[in-house]
Amino acid sequence: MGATMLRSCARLIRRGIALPGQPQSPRPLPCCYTTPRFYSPEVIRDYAMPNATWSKNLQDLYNRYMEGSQSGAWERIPSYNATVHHIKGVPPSRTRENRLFTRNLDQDGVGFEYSMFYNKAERRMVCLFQPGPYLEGPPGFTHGGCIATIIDSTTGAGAVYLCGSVMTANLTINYKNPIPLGHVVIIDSKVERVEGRKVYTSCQIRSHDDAVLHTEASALFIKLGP
Ligand SMILES: CCCCCCCCCC(=O)SCCNC(=O)CCNC(=O)[C@H](O)C(C)(C)COP(=O)(O)OP(=O)(O)OC[C@H]1O[C@@H](n2cnc3c(N)ncnc32)[C@H](O)[C@@H]1OP(=O)(O)O
Repeated sequence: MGATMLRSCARLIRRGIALPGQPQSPRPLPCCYTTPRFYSPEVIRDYAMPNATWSKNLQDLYNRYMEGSQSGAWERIPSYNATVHHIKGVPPSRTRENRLFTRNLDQDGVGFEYSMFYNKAERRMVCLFQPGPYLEGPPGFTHGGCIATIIDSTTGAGAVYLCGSVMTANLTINYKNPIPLGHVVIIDSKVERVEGRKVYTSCQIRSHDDAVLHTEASALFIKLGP
């Protein structure tokens, strides 16, 4: 790596943009640095890594699953702000203005703050989720559409990791207890069965301490052709 490249990397780190394999700085990402020309395979932010807005509960859960990933049971899923970055094996790149819905804000902590872990043996995708203040529905609580979004994303990621490209055909949700903004919940999803192109998943959202069942859901994904 040349001296110019090293200087640019140091500048990026100071400005809060992580290089692959480096811890994420808590500093918000200024929008001038989220323009497509700025993204390259060498320099890209993984939003699924801890930042300063994470509560102790979220950080503790993340650490617990990271320990699980050391034993090989769980795999941490990186998360970028364009859908293409979610596809395993595809080098991160960003060539369009489009942004992934759940990663479209330039300020940490105000929207969808989450990290996913995959357990291949159990066909489970778990999402540790801390809804920020911009996700309000009823006063002080998370909007039901945001809950649907994070369920769709979690169950969908589980279906993708097992079966490749899919699209959501059906999503059924029972909202049982509201999710207070800022509270950490665990979205625990599982691929129940695969029948031809149909991938059936189930999902529960529980509070971080397992005391409250917030939501139950099921989703059907259809495998797409090559
Ligand atoms: C790490 C990566 C993370 C990624 C996370 C992604 C999460 C986000 C995912 C999304 O939000 S996707 C966006 C929302 N979904 C859509 O916009 C989908 C719109 N619908 C479609 O594009 C098509 O209807 C669809 C691709 C789902 C299916 O069309 P196809 O023409 O490919 O399939 P077809 O209609 O032939 O149906 C195939 C089988 O599925 C069945 N099927 C399709 N839709 C169904 C449905 N709604 N309910 C029950 N069964 C359904 C259908 O009966 C049939 O069963 P059989 O094989 O037994 O005959």
